[in-house]
Amino acid sequence: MSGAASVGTRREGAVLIVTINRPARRNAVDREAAQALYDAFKAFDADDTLSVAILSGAEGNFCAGADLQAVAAGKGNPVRPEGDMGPMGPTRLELSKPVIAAIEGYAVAGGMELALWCDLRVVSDTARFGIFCRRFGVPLIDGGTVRLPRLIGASRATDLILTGREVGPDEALAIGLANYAAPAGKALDRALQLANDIAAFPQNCMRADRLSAMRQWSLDMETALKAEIEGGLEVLKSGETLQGATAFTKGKGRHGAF
Ligand SMILES: C/C=C/C(=O)SCCNC(=O)CCNC(=O)[C@H](O)C(C)(C)COP(=O)(O)OP(=O)(O)OC[C@H]1O[C@@H](n2cnc3c(N)ncnc32)[C@H](O)[C@@H]1OP(=O)(O)O
Repeated sequence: MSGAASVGTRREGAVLIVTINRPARRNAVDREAAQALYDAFKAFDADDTLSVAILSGAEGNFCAGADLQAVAAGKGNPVRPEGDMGPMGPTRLELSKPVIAAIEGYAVAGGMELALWCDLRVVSDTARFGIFCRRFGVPLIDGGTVRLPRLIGASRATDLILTGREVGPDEALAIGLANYAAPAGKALDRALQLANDIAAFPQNCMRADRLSAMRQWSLDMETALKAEIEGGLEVLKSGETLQGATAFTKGKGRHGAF
């Protein structure tokens, strides 16, 4: 592991693993950790040798949200409406590449918002989500009220936001809050497998489709369809499509061209 003590980074081929490392506080994120998370994902996006990132937490928990001990001491995470840094760090960054959350244990409050910011969520048997900050008067300011209804629908999101109740892995999978299941202790392994599969695809095409899918949330239909074809044209121009189609005609497998 390299990087600041509260956040570690490790490479595995084209995959970057980012780990929140404050286990004594259930990986709650203070100012330093928020900055380190933001810096790690900015660097990931700028590094052409990396294709997919994984966000995880040390020692059996994903993240217990913002560091409430720091908040109580008047040293809470900066809250700035402008710019692309959220109080938890990267939650307002629009990356050009996907991030997968590998979730063991608690992913609550701001920790749940970090998970919602990720493209996909792998949950182990121990995973627990919840808007636990409901109890402490801390608002959702890392995208939770925006992303949760879009991911699981308004009715379910309203329930979770109003009640702050705990959600286990079975329910998370059933309502689309999580995408993949893993046995306890194996979320990172499953996320790594998934990341390697995604990293093996033609990258221009995958990134263009991902970005178009993400952006349609905020666009009207006509603008979204125009943006989709503009992004697709760039992929066609890159030569990736011709390379893939040629590989197909030569009987190569789905990853054969790359
Ligand atoms: C925009 C973002 C907003 C926010 O995120 S606001 C923060 C909201 N966070 C929460 O509401 C979660 C608060 N934490 C909890 O509810 C519980 O913890 C857990 C359910 C996550 C875990 O429970 P258990 O496994 O029983 O552990 P434990 O004994 O409560 O905690 C172990 C140590 O971790 C510290 N800790 C846990 N969460 C936080 C936190 N969010 N900020 C600072 N410290 C935290 C505790 O205080 C304690 O520490 P010690 O061992 O010194 O007593």
